[in-house]
Amino acid sequence: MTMAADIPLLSLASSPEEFLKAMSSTGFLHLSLVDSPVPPSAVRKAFSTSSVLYDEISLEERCRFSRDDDNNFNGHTGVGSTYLNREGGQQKPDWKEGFGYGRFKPGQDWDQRMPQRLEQRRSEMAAFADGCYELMLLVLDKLSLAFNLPEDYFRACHKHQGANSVTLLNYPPPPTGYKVGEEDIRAGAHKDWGSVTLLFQEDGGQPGLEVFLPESRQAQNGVRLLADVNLKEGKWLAAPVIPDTVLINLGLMMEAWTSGQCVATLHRVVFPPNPTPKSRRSIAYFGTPDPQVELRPVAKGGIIDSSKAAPRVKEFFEERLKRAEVPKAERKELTRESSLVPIEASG
Ligand SMILES: O=C(O)CCC(=O)C(=O)O
Ligand SMILES: [Fe+2]
Repeated sequence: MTMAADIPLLSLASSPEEFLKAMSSTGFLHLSLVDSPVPPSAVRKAFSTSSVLYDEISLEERCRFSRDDDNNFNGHTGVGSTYLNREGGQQKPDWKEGFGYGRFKPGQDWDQRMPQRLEQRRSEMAAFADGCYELMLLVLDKLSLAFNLPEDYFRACHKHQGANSVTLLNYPPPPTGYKVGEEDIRAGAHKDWGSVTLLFQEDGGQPGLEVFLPESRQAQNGVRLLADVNLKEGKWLAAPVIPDTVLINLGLMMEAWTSGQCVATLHRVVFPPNPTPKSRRSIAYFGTPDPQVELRPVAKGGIIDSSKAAPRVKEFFEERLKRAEVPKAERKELTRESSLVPIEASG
């Protein structure tokens, strides 16, 4: 199919080989949403929910639904609470807010507590998560076929829908009069952790997502973010926003699972060169295999390496979280609209 810069544009009619080619080179692809389980109209509705959350509900109220207080890791994370590139020495926290929803324990329902205005949209939000889950499974089927595995090989390891989640992302503009410096970043360079991520960019919204294209790459299969990447050798590619498509990329678990053949690509979100007083919005769907799945490396030809013990998803996730989580006491989380002020670099 056609190319948009270095990120190919595919559809669900594209072949498994085309999916694998994209996922083992750039590690990102644009997928047409026409005739998919997440039609463009569903994405527009999801962005309108995001607008209710971030434009009509106050920051103070959003903060009352903190991820820290939710058993399932759903809920709000404020500007200043995360450093996505902590391992790379990120000095200032991500200038980003998120609201995660959709996770629940096996055998239970999604019963997350939400602000009243979102409560009114609960079924619509659930329908969006359902569509994303279906779409992710279709992408996994393509990868299974590309590896000459049974078509449902990866799908069958994603039976528990509650392991996956939607995150409504909001990147507020920099404070008035504040000059964005080199250390300021909306989302620090990172790789996603799970299997498949769907990343919806807002039609006509602010760009800012950049994908790192290294000059060369060594297969790796661990939890480390920057183990195989030398940021001095390669280039950052600005991902274009293409209407009615979703960006698809893979996380570290998929890289480990495919013996490094599929790549979890480093990406980040930067401020525009001339910041406008508008927020940037995006929506991510983070796919994660079932917690007990063993990430036994598979290779092309359908060969599964059972010679060594493979980490389980649960262990992999916990190890990753340990490296990323910032203790609450160390966070510079902004919890009041009036405190959206520049954040000092940590010393
Ligand atoms: O907002 C975006 O476009 C990227 C977000 C992202 O990479 C993430 O949340 O993992
Ligand atoms: Fe990401």
